[in-house]
Amino acid sequence: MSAQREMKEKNPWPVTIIIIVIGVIVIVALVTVAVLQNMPLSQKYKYGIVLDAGSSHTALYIYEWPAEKDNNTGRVQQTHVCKVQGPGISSYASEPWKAGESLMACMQEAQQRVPGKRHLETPLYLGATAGMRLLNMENSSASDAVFRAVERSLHTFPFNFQGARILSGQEEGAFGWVTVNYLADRLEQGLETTGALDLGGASTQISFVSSNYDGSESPSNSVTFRLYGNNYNLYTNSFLCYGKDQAMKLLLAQQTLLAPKTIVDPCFHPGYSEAVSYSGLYDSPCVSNRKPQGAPEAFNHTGSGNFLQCQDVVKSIFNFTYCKYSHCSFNGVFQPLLQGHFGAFSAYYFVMDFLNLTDTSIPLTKVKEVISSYCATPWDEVKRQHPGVKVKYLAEYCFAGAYILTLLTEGYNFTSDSYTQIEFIKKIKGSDAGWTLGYMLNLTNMIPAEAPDSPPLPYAGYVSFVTVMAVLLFVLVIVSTRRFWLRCSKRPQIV
Ligand SMILES: Nc1ccn([C@@H]2O[C@H](COP(=O)(O)OP(=O)(O)O)[C@@H](O)[C@H]2O)c(=O)n1
Ligand SMILES: [Ca+2]
Repeated sequence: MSAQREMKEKNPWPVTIIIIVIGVIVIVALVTVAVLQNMPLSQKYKYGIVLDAGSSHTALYIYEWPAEKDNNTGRVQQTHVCKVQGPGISSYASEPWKAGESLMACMQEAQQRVPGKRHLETPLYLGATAGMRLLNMENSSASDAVFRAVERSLHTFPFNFQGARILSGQEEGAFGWVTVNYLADRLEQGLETTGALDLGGASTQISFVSSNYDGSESPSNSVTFRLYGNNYNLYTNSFLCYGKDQAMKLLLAQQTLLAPKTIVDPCFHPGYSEAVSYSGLYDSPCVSNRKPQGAPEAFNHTGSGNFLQCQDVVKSIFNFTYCKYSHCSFNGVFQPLLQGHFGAFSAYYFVMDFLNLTDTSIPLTKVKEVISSYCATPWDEVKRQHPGVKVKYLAEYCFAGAYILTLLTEGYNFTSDSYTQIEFIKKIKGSDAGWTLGYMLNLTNMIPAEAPDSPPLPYAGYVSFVTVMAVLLFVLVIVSTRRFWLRCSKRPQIV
């Protein structure tokens, strides 16, 4: 009887089970608290809005990023784009109020898209590019009136309006480069950067980092950045009047030096014929000083669709004869040696996409053949083959293709080898390539100069570590307890 009682008293199991249960509860509680306490906060978003007031059209972009993580690269992304109906704001010089009016529909859309409780804190920017640069040169009071009208409209919305202004060509080029490299996560990781090629309607930009360029040879082309702890010495240049639409004016001006009534343009399809008014053509500061004396009202713009001749006329709008630097692109502008990959966007993409030439592994000789065959196609047939495409764009793709090729190879000195380093892009990871994102990131200080401190372990690693350690500790306690009880039960009885 007494031996049985003794056995019962020495049986360690009830106590062990209690310890195990308490231990499991403690571990679960510990791990849960540790995990929940350090869990990334729920995904609330902040927003930013940028209006890109380009020469040909305006677009409104909405960006969002997780509210708690402003500084993380690749975190800001485009959630919506709204294309403003009608032409660019610079086209409203004679009736500025219409420029403000034109933005209302997209702004109302933005009001719907951004959650109401974020409206007051959401920054809103309008940046105007080469169309307004030209208007400002030509008629600064008209450009001021357009800005007043636009600001009046934007102030009527509940966002945190930060102003409307003209970007310099340098800013436009540099922010396009920031956008491309931010979206591709090349900045935070300190990877070799990608150059940016932006073809607009009124200006075109080239921006890249070249290891043999320190900025001293032509300081006005140099922009320095310190981003995530890395220094970048960026070369950038913007060519005003060398956007696709103004370059076409340069081309037409070249062919109307003697005020003809008809021109046969090799960059337009055979059978193409359109009346063009002299005053309309020469209204831009890019060509206004070249208007021929005694020009009639209009000329008949016809096409012959001859690519080789087209290339010759296109070449004649570039000046390659003088260069006071070690290397130049064209018009006496300094350019260091090309280096690395390039992303080409905006009209580069639209044109090359239409011509099925976005694949840059296609040899340049073949690219020329494709454009040449498009140029030679009769105008009626072109219209029949592409019923869904705007006739104005359709007519210009022959010129635009020849222009892009000449700009890249003769202007910027891309060779058949380095051409393969270009990628024609529209979007990167869902966000449009362009200057707007880089502009907003810069103005909101969202790219830190120094690399942000990061926790030694990622969250998943932290959770696994806490769990494994807790389980190990628990096993250790159980084993020690078992050994303690076993030792107690084996101790000789003192009678
Ligand atoms: N679907 C489209 C849209 C725009 N584009 C062209 O892309 C260019 C955009 O230029 P932009 O309005 O941004 O002008 P900038 O102020 O940047 O010089 C214009 O030449 C448009 O005609 C195009 O070729 N296809
Ligand atoms: Ca643009």
